[in-house]
Amino acid sequence: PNLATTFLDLPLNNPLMNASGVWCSVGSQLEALQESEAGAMVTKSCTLQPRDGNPEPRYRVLNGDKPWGSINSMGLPNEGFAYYLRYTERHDYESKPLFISISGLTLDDNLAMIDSLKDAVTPAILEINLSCPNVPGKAQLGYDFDAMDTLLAEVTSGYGQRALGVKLPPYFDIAHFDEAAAILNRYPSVAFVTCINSIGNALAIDIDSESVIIKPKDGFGGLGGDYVLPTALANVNAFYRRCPEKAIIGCGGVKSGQEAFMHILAGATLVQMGTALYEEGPSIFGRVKAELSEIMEKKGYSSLSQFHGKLKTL
Ligand SMILES: C=Cc1c(C(=O)O)[nH]c(=O)[nH]c1=O
Repeated sequence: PNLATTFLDLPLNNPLMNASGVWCSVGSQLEALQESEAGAMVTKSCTLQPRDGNPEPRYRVLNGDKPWGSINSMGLPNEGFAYYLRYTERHDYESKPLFISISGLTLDDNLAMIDSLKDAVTPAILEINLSCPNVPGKAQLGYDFDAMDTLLAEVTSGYGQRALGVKLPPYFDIAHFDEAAAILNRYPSVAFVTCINSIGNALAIDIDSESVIIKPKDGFGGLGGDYVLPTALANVNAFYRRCPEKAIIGCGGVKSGQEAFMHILAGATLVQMGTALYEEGPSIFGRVKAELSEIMEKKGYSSLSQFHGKLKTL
């Protein structure tokens, strides 16, 4: 089977990449992703200035009985926009496409970063994060439809109608899928949608210590891993059905070829891994590639296009 695909007319060896925020904050991690078998990669969402983020412990893997996953309240720690812009200048674009994720604390910060990016004329693809759940005092843009609309109007014109994408939070109501998609469809230069970010503000409890397990926000944090797979698949398919002109990047609950196959069947062109990558490291890309290839072999598929978006209903 051939795992090759294209995204915004760029060729990829395979559809797998990291989720923004995981294994992509500093140079050594970015170089490891560059060397890995990932088909593409994305940088940690950045703010205009560097940030330390929230106090630790701020990430924990939840590996009690099934299901398995993670909770995080990192608080947007990052090296600052200039650091990641410099990385876009030294990335090897022959080996794999690079996405740069921005998550400005204000609209002006987002516009300032976008202006620099536009002037840099870099091949890096912009993914705007509308869904960070862990910055105290900052509501998620993805859950404020008016603010999201205003941001997209400013950002798409600021970026000169160049192709860009958005990272969305999970939605849980059909009316919200409808409303969010209607806004996105008004911006043709929003060429892709990445669904989903972590399920925000979950609470993990340790019964021995009778305590929460992460320090920030009284233990409230974004959920990842097995817990979020059905919600991730629903959001991928909901936006795939509603945004026929846009590509969907699937993120959430992928830890093997099985879930990667499900995301592609649901409509994802590329598939991101967060929690599983955090726990296993960049060797995961070779493993999941092989597993996806084996599933395709068994089903008689020789290319991704033969099952991409072909989820059946009853
Ligand atoms: C960019 C901040 C995010 C963070 C964070 O830095 O806390 N965690 C997430 O699960 N998703 C985010 O989008």
